[in-house]
Amino acid sequence: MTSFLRSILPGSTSTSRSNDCDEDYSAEYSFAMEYSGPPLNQDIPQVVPIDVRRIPTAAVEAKIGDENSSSSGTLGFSESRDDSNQLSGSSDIEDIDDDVKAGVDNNYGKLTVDSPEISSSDGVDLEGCKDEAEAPGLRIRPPIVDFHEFTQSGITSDESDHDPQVVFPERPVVPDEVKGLCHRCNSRSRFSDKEVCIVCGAKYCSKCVIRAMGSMPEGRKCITCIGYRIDESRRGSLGKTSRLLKRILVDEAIKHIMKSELSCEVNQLPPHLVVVNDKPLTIEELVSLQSCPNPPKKLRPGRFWYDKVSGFWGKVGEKPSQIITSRLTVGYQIRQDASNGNTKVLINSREITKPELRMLQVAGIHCEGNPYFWVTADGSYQHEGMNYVMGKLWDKTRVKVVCKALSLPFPSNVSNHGGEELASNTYEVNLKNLDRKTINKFLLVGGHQSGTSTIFKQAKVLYDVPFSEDERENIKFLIQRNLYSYIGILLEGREQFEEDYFVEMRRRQDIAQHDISEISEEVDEQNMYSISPRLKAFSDWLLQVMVSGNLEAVFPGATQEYAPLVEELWKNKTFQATYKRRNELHKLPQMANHFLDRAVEISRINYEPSDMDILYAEGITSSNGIASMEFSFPISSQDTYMESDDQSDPLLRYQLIRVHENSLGGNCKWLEMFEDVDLVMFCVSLTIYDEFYEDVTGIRTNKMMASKKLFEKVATHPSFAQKNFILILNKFDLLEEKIEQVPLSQCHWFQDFSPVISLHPYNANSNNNPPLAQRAFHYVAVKFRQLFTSLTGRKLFVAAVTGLEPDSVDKALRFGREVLKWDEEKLTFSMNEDTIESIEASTT
Ligand SMILES: Nc1nc2c(ncn2[C@@H]2O[C@H](COP(=O)(O)OP(=O)(O)OP(=O)(O)O)[C@@H](O)[C@H]2O)c(=O)[nH]1
Ligand SMILES: [Mg+2]
Repeated sequence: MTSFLRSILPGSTSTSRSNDCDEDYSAEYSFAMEYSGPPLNQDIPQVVPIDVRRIPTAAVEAKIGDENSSSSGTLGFSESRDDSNQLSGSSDIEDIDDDVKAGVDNNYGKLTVDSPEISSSDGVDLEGCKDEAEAPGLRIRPPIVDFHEFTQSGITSDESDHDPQVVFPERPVVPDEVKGLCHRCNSRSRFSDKEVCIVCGAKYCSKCVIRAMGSMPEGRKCITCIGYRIDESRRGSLGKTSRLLKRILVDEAIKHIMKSELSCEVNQLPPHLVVVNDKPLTIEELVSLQSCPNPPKKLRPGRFWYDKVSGFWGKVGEKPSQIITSRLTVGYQIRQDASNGNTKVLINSREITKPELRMLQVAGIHCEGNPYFWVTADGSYQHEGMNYVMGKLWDKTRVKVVCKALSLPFPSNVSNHGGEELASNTYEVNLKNLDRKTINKFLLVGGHQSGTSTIFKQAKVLYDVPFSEDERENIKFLIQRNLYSYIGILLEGREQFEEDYFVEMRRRQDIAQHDISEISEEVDEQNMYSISPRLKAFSDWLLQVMVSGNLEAVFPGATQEYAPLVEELWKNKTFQATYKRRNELHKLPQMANHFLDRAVEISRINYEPSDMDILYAEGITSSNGIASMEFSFPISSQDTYMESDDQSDPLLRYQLIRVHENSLGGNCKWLEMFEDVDLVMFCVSLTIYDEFYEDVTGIRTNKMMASKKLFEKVATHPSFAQKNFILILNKFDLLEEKIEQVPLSQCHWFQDFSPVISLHPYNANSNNNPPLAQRAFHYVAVKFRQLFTSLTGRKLFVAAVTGLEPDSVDKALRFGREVLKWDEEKLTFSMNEDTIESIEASTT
């Protein structure tokens, strides 16, 4: 074997192996070694590219041999092989020639060129061809083509609008009769990797793939499929290498194969299969579409709608998926029902969908009276027929957030709003777009105070997604406003402590039967909770503002004005005495300490929140309840489930969308806008089992029961009928404290939780007797899981999380990724209870 071949075939040796499939790969490549014709494209061995449109495809392999033999005369598998299945070159070729003839005889198609002469000395390994030819339903047939003269750019000169001709022939897909069977050697291994032909779908094991596919000049195709169009359902996998190839070839060779797969002409999208506004595209239109500054991503055959004015682009019957360059001359007029909208609101003559309507509402655009809008590429909108621009959609920050969350397109910076077009005559595929992977979407939703915003912010910090200037500014104001509410709670507490003090003194006084006047003097002297009139005035004012619910209206505007008072308050002994007793103030959230400790600094006008401050702040933004971020998982040692291939793939992108309960609308009707998410993460706080809220009619409801109700609504929402669900049981740290004081059975749904607690110190923390919080968590998880299964018939995944701990959130989100991966691979992964239990255990 040449050193070159050694370099591209990792671990290849010349040791012969026992069976047919175990042969050294060098045999497969020997034809390349002995080839001495014109230089091949790249450094790797390959079949010489030929114009497959000019010859019957069945003879492609033979043609390869033909051309090569004219240069060297020795092309072929020259190494002697003790392969009993090896067909002699001549008999193979005869077989195929017969097939071609049969194809012609049977009138399979119109053939306008003759088969090239095939010499019996052509030693190309046609074993694959033989297999293919003999496979049921796979008789090789000549292409249904006329052979035109092709221009340099690869476009036929007489291609016309009305002639949606099949330029490259199609080939029937191999029926996947027996799963896991290698198409060539018939060896069966259900779970071992296989390489799939992008044309016929035949699968090959690692031992057969090189023989069956040769040097892959058009990517991963059986040799007999070269020159045929790819199976469109496999377009998404073009250019994406596989584990199997990574195992058997070196990087350079893989790169070359992937590049050919993406860029060779026969693999390009057939224009007439792309229908825009009811009109099949011509090749020129497809070129102009794909080479415009902002082309449709991952364009596949299908029916699309295109709004030429705004640049909105989408699949027929669906909401817009992208904003492409406007004013392209493709397709007819857009139809009103193009996106199947039912809102009675029109944008550029198209009835918009509900998510779009929601986006307009968030943008503050009034949609009462079913208006017709005219929206241009730069986002300027106006009522149809009126010469007055009301504003610009894309300038509103809120719109960007909402678009992300509702999976609506938002113009990218690179898009050309003016609609200018770059002239291009090349039929080049935008490799970058083809290479881009889809985003996996996680929807994070939960009841009040469940911790969704904490988890969302934690994810931002974890995955290095910076908080934008706007977010920082918003959160800064939020923190400052919250600070005043915490101070208000302390001041209210101070009043209470002062009152308690008087009551206590009076009680003692009564007991001692002392003179009243004497006592009050004594009390005044000793009451450490009394404050100066100046601070008392501030306290009264603040409490009044809080009671009237106007805190938001006053702060952060008044922050600067009151900052000196906060400083004064902090130095005040009375206030400090109250602060020491803050644990008795139940209204004060636990997180308040984080800010109160630095109250003076935070109340200053030039305060800049740190990431920790942002994490601990209550809320994400002060405005709407939808937040969205995109991220990738960095490689992590905690990544216990994933294979190394996936860990290092930076293209795997995820989107985390957090929605507040308040934004879901009555009966969670807005949930339907998230129908395209891949995973729903429902968040429940583990600490609410003994907490109640009172509605306006005075009816008390247990918060856990309220969460359960919300969970039922989300789980049974029609938009999520087939979605994966993870239950995030959050605030595990707080449960550990609380469960020791308050029994879980405070919530009547958990009445039958009665763990036997071992008092023996040795047993207390053993595996057989896990801590109480752990058992409570498992119990709650089982309750929700049973509920979910009874409602949906599906499995619920559960994770215990402490939102304030980065590792915990990281694990939960990686668990989400893993759930999606299981789903994707459709493994027959019957997760038994033990498996789930162990996952839960590892997430706690
Ligand atoms: N100790 C502890 N506190 C948490 C945890 N998760 C969230 N919190 C706190 O619980 C409070 C509520 O959390 P949020 O993230 O604001 O909850 P939410 O889902 O956004 O709910 P709303 O505040 O109603 O919007 C905040 O004060 C958080 O800091 C946790 O795991 N442990
Ligand atoms: Mg919150």
